[in-house]
Amino acid sequence: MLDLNDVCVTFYPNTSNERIALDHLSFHIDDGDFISVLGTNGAGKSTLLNAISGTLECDAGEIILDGQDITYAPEYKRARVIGRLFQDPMKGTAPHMTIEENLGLAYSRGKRTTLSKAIKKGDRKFFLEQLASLGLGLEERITTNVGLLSGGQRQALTLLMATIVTPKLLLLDEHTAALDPKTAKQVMDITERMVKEHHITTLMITHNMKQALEYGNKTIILNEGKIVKVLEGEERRQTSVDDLLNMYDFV
Ligand SMILES: Nc1ncnc2c1ncn2[C@@H]1O[C@H](COP(=O)(O)OP(=O)(O)OP(=O)(O)O)[C@@H](O)[C@H]1O
Repeated sequence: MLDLNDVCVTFYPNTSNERIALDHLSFHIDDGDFISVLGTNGAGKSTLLNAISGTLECDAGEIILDGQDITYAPEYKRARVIGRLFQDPMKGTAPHMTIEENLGLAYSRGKRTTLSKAIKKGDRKFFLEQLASLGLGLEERITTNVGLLSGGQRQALTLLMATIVTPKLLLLDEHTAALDPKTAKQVMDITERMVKEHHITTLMITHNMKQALEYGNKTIILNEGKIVKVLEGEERRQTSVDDLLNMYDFV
């Protein structure tokens, strides 16, 4: 589904500030995999998602998505098939536009359209159903400006926007880290439901080890720009948070 072959990213090469962020990283991701990504600060997790989404260009290597070489595809083209969420709930939505307008834009992703054309008559019913499925009462607030929503409501809406046209790949960059524990759990449960329902291949960065083991089917640990551990199947099921902490001691 997604193949990373020998991907390298170095910041400020050949200077005293040189930082190797991805070091000949190779990895294969199967269709429908939901992978949690762990690693210490500076391990290269965000750089990995930036390289996949096209926010930054790799220095070497290739990225193949669904059989297509996207290594040098511009970010806006990848955004048609790759959904992304960030830690900051303010990212990914237009705060001065209503919930309906934001959903309209997301729904028309990849099509040439103006906003007025983006929301068609039948769409409102669909948006209301989708919002109701989040279980946060947002269907009652479809004409509210998104800037007035709480962080959790906004992340749930951003998730809906990222998946309303099913993406090939969903990239989650600590998307619950800024939320209180109860809201974080709510957003994680919505995430899991959407990913399962639409069979979306997903990569999720987290520093929460419990979350890393609880959600998804694989966990990878990055260190110094390399994948140093892949946990799956029985080994993953038998792994505790303490075991994970010990693995961090190794790296
Ligand atoms: N835009 C940049 N310019 C220079 N160096 C960068 C840049 N982005 C990342 N780096 C460096 O690349 C390395 C990997 O950073 P990255 O942000 O990918 O790590 P991370 O695992 O996501 O860390 P964190 O958990 O702190 O978010 C680090 O050494 C970082 O300082």
